[in-house]
Amino acid sequence: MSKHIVILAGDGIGPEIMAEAVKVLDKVNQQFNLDLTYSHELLGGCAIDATGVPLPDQTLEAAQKADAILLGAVGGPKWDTIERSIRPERGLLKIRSALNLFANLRPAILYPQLASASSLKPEIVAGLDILIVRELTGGIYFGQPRGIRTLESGERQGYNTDVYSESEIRRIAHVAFQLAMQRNKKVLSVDKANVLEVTELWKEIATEVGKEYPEVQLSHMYVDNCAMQLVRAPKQFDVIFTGNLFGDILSDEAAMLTGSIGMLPSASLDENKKGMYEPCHGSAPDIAGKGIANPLATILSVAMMLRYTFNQEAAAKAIEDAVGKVLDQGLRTADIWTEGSQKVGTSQMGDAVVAAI
Ligand SMILES: NC(=O)C1=CN([C@@H]2O[C@H](COP(=O)(O)OP(=O)(O)OC[C@H]3O[C@@H](n4cnc5c(N)ncnc54)[C@H](O)[C@@H]3O)[C@@H](O)[C@H]2O)C=CC1
Ligand SMILES: CC(C)CC(=O)C(=O)O
Ligand SMILES: [Mg+2]
Repeated sequence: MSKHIVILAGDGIGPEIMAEAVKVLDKVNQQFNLDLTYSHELLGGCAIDATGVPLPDQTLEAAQKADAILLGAVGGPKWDTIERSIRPERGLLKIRSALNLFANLRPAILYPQLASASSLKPEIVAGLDILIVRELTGGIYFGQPRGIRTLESGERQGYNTDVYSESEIRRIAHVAFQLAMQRNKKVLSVDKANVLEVTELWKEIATEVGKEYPEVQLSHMYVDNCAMQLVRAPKQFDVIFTGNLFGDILSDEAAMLTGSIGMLPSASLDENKKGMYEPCHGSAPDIAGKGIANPLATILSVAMMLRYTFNQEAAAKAIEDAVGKVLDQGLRTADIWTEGSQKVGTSQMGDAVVAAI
């Protein structure tokens, strides 16, 4: 029976990178007889322009019915000053929450060909393979109350609430430990338990769940130290398990270890492995429309979709191998370009991956 994918290209470089991901999807769909169908819907700034809201009902309904969702990126300066509750990023948070996509997997893997593109010394990053497991539907991005209020003094005050319940921590902890069992059996739980009660509970529940996985070595680290260790000695880590805000920040930092944020894919999964797949980066307004964005994070997100939602390991692997082959050929978008390699644009990179599958 055919499976359906809803495609949300979004804003900025979103449509540019998505065009390349769809080329790759077309190729594997045909080559591996996957019987995948897809349709396009609006999310983010483009949806605001067309309908007045960042997540139209039609998009949400289509996403709910779909087997998987592929997203580009949303947001941009055009929508940064509109009423906060209907900004593009709120549409993204809303779809994550509505679909219960609580488990965000962000693998930071260094392709050996890109060791010299990393901002760190090659020996620090060679062989890097980290998986960040970020809680995605709770924490300070969703906590109430939130807002900007005016105090009696007339001064304005911004406030947010960081909140996690035991059950929210427990279910994502199980995801982290189960994934660690398939990897190097190490989980690092990242918190700020020396200051924040919400992460004191995080640490406590991580420890409790860890007892159910005696083969997995659990350790704990404060987030400030983790940020430092990621650039000092990143290969000490296997699975990094953390909340929504810390995971957002640490994954951008980890992206640079792999050469560029344009290399980092992600999967956001619910309890049943239905997922939304997207690059970790944003809509990159500074390079949008120039045809220079790196489409590989989105293409690698397609591979994650085939692996996690559709159980099509061979097709997923074919995409990942094809990315390796184009890097072997010396093709590089501007963000990963180094002396001696061949600079290509977004669509040339996509075409090269398709040709290598
Ligand atoms: N998942 C999403 O849709 C996300 C959306 N955003 C939104 O995106 C907009 C821009 O946010 P920024 O903080 O600038 O983050 P960003 O990730 O869009 O860009 C940060 C830097 O990385 C570069 N970059 C990002 N993706 C790239 C790619 N594929 N190839 C080459 N270079 C790439 C950009 O040119 C920029 O210099 C904002 O409106 C933000 O809210 C930000 C993060 C995630
Ligand atoms: C709107 C933001 C929460 C998106 C983001 O930065 C991310 O998920 O990495
Ligand atoms: Mg982010």
